[in-house]
Amino acid sequence: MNSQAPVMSEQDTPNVGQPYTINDQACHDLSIRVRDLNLWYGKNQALKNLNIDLFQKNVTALIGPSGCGKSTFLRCLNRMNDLIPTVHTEGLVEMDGHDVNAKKMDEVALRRRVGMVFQKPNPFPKSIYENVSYAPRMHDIVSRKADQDELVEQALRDAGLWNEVKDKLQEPGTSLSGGQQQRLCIARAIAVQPDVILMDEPTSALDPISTATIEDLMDRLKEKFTIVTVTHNMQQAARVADYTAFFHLGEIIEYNDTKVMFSTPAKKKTEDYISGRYG
Ligand SMILES: Nc1ncnc2c1ncn2[C@@H]1O[C@H](COP(=O)(O)OP(=O)(O)OP(=O)(O)O)[C@@H](O)[C@H]1O
Repeated sequence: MNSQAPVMSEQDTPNVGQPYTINDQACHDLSIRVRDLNLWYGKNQALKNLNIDLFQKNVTALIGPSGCGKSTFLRCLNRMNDLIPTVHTEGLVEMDGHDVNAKKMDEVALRRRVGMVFQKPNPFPKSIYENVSYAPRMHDIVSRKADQDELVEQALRDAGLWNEVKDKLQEPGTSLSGGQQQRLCIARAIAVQPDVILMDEPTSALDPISTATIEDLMDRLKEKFTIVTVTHNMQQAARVADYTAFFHLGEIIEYNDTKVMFSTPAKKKTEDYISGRYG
């Protein structure tokens, strides 16, 4: 967590009054820049004029009541919404200065740079080793067996799973406990050396001990990766996130340093939500 509390800034905003950036550039580099993002499922508008800057090597939590657009927004960052035929998107999503929706953007390359971890652990029906080594082989990151072994070990170490699985790498990923399976999915995501990891409620299917393990892991992973996570758990956002964005009915109501948002929310709606008055 940053010791300096950043100041909300509305400079340069095309939509004055909508907070989206934090005047914290001296501390952090920009990873993802979103401007005037709108998304419709058919005629139903799910995201409304979103503007937000997400910072490198930080954890940003997306919070808000059910159906407010958190997962939809997350999927805009790796173009997973493209897989839904009724979706229509307008606006800009830039990653390290590149428009992710540009025609020349290679979707496979994008998904290599932006890994994703889902609510329910979903290892492939393959060995623990194969779960981690498959994507790096597909992306030609490694080919020699010795390099694969090294990469698998490193990813499993980074995911905090190596000591638990090093003697059973050929056993099925599905033989692990739920919490271990989720860490295997994290190892699989980081094995291709992404810049960003998207997590959609990564602990909601896990017990409290496995949840705490993943939260500790997020704290370590942010040394290497930018993490954007959706959570319904307010305490989790307060524990793991450097920054938090509060969504409501498809809009970003407030975005700030997590400590600042949780101690002195600027908007009444945010205060009501984080104090459990609705949602
Ligand atoms: N595949 C889809 N087709 C049509 N509408 C969808 C689809 N996915 C989501 N929606 C709609 O978009 C809106 C935002 O949904 P989304 O799942 O992004 O919200 P959320 O904040 O992640 O919700 P939750 O916290 O319950 O997961 C909702 O009205 C939802 O019904």
